[in-house]
Amino acid sequence: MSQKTPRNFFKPLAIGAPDPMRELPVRLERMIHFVPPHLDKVRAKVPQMADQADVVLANLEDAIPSDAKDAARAGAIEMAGMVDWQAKGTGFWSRVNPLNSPWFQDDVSELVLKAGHQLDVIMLPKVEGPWDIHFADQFVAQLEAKAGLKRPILFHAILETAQGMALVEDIALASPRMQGISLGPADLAADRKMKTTRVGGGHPFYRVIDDPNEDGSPRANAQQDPWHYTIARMVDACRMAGINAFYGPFGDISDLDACEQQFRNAFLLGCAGTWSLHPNQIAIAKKVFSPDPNEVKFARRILEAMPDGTGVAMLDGKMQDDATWKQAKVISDLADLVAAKDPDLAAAYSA
Ligand SMILES: CC(C)(COP(=O)(O)OP(=O)(O)OC[C@H]1O[C@@H](n2cnc3c(N)ncnc32)[C@H](O)[C@@H]1OP(=O)(O)O)[C@@H](O)C(=O)NCCC(=O)NCCSC(=O)C[C@](C)(O)C(=O)O
Ligand SMILES: [Mg+2]
Repeated sequence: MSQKTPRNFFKPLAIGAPDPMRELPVRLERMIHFVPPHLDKVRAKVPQMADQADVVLANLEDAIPSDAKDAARAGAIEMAGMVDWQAKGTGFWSRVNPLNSPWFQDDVSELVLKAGHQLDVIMLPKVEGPWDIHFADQFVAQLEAKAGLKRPILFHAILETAQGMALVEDIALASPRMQGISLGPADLAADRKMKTTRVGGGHPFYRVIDDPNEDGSPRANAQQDPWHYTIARMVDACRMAGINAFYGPFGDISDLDACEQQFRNAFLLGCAGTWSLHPNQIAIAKKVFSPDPNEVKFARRILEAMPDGTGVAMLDGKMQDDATWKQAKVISDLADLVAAKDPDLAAAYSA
């Protein structure tokens, strides 16, 4: 047997560690805003970021130079104390260095021991399989016990290798600490030997072309989404495990339209949120990952038309039944979550 028994799955992994969560906290996580914590100027803006983003993340991994890893870790711990995260309702996460790096142990132990009360989620990069989650799980449990934490820290894995992709279901199910998974399109592209230098989004060469025209006129063709399979598979793995899927980074900071489209495709396929690398991506994520007011109104009409969620009804010529009731509930529940945080959208949803 390679799995834990059902009873043992939810037992703490260290004496004195908090009980693992059986259900994830219901939180709005439309965007995970990445902050480089070693930069004093950017760190100073953390309270401002906490007002705007649903989640603020102290990034310790890629994009932090190797000679700034200690400064970034110290900056992350400072960030933990800069905001009363729980009172504000903004998530505080950190992306640590990978398990095979010389920084992982210090990253995790300092974060848990010095900032564990504030830290909601540790983001683990380059996760290859469930064994990576199991190792980190045990290590964090020991540290939680030492720090006297009452609330368990959750894990978020990044899908960045072909092996991680092949084992995404096992990763999603590896521990009750699993909160979600994000796509890491740059590392994943490199590991798969995809021929692109872009971080997410489409590619001008990845297209579908119409059949030849009889008159020899130019054939219509259109760009396709090279991430469709990956995102859809990640969503299935996550939702099977009762956790959330997230898009990830969109690297062309200057192309706001393409960023919005990539985020929207991920939203429609089931993702709960995305990353923002630059302040201008926060507003895009907010727009895309908050349901459209007209969709919300229609969803609520479906719920009203079938109060007990069964039967069949017609709305504007469209058939509604038990299944569309569930679709409507997804949108309506998300709208409630958004409305609780955003008075403008609350007004738009109830108008
Ligand atoms: C892209 C960069 C260099 C452009 O930074 P910039 O300074 O050139 O941009 P700017 O437009 O000139 O900045 C305007 C203002 O915004 C500020 N600013 C700018 N960014 C932020 C930020 N994030 N948070 C808060 N403030 C920010 C910046 O400091 C400036 O402030 P100022 O007007 O007062 O001077 C910068 O935005 C940045 O460092 N972003 C984070 C990058 C990052 O975390 N990358 C790693 C995640 S993606 C990844 O790892 C891949 C993955 C998953 O692993 C895989 O696919 O494999
Ligand atoms: Mg990466």
